[in-house]
Amino acid sequence: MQVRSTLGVLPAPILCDTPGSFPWSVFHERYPELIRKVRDASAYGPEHRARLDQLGEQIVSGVVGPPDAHWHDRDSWLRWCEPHVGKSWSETPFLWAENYFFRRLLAATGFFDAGGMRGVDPFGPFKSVELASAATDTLLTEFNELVTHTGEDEQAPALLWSSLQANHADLCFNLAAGVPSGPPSGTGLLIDDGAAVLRHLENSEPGQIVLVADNAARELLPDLLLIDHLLRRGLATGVELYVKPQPYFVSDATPTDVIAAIRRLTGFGGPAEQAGHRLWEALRAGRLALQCPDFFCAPLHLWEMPVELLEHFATASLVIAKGDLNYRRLVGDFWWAPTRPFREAVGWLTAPVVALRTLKSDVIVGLDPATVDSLDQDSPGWRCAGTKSIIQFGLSG
Ligand SMILES: O=P(O)(O)OC[C@@]1(O)O[C@H](CO)[C@@H](O)[C@@H]1O
Repeated sequence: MQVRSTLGVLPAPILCDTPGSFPWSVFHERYPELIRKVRDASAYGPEHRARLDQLGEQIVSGVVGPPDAHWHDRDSWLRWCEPHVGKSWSETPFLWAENYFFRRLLAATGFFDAGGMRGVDPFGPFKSVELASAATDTLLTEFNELVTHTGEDEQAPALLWSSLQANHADLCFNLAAGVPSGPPSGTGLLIDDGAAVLRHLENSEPGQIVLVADNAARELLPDLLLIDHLLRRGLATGVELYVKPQPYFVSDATPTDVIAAIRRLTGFGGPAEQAGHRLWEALRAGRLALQCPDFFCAPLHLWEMPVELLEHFATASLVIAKGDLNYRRLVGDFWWAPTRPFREAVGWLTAPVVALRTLKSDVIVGLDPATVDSLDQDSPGWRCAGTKSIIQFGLSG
């Protein structure tokens, strides 16, 4: 596949080096605070706590070290770390640094070690609280009301919108930054290609839809309800749900989180319960396939995925990319002009693609110049504040 040629000349990567910038604040404020929360959320012994503290110090004032000798994925990380070892964390590209940070955090908590913390999700306590929360009850009650009072044909726009809004439920953003959780305001939708997405699904032969998931619990539930709708209405012959093979970016969904979310549905009653049972059956029948390739925790852009996976994505009738991090990986974590056409930015992927994203970092493409000017003037920090969102659709590469 000729991916590289479709990308053109890449602009400067977004780095962590400028005090006051968003990436700088992530490494100097958000992640140190996150480490403190993780440290207290589980019963880590002195060794794990010391390692977490050390990581907290390193990211603020230390240099990037190589992967540890015993890591099972050391060879890959040696390759990915090679340009950065010995530099201060601030000098490294933001996307790379965040990925390495989360890999090191798992190492610090003993996630891959033989001891008692093996396989214990350091973010599990936060995800569980959210899944059991009253806010989740409200979300499912709203779903039940939607299904009870709305015809099947009219449910799709609401379910798409709900899946978008749910991207606000990002524990990485909310936990550490102390931002109150809740959907972006109604005026925050900068691009709304929702109708074009649904037209595409209704007017083309149903095929396999790929949904690249983002967060667990309160974001994953609407994603699952959307998937159920697509399958039930025959808008997809099957859905592949891509989640992370290991805990990542605090609340990113893993297979365990998918099962927990479906159980939450089946335990709720009403249409949500029925949807939960259908999803369970779809998993059993293979119409819903759960995928978690290691690539999804690599510090890479989506066009760098293994060629077989890329070829597979190219056959999808629609690729749905959820959330901010997936957007950064989809269009590239670079200082693109915000007016760069979205279709051009995703030209490496020869399948229709829609990004459902609350803006929580600097990258954005596909805006018109007047919108950019007015946002720059009237809404300082709009790219990272979590108050704007997009449904951005590109028909083909
Ligand atoms: O991908 P998501 O869950 O929508 O957002 C992830 C996020 O909160 O983490 C990163 C900063 O740490 C940014 O990509 C973004 O702000």
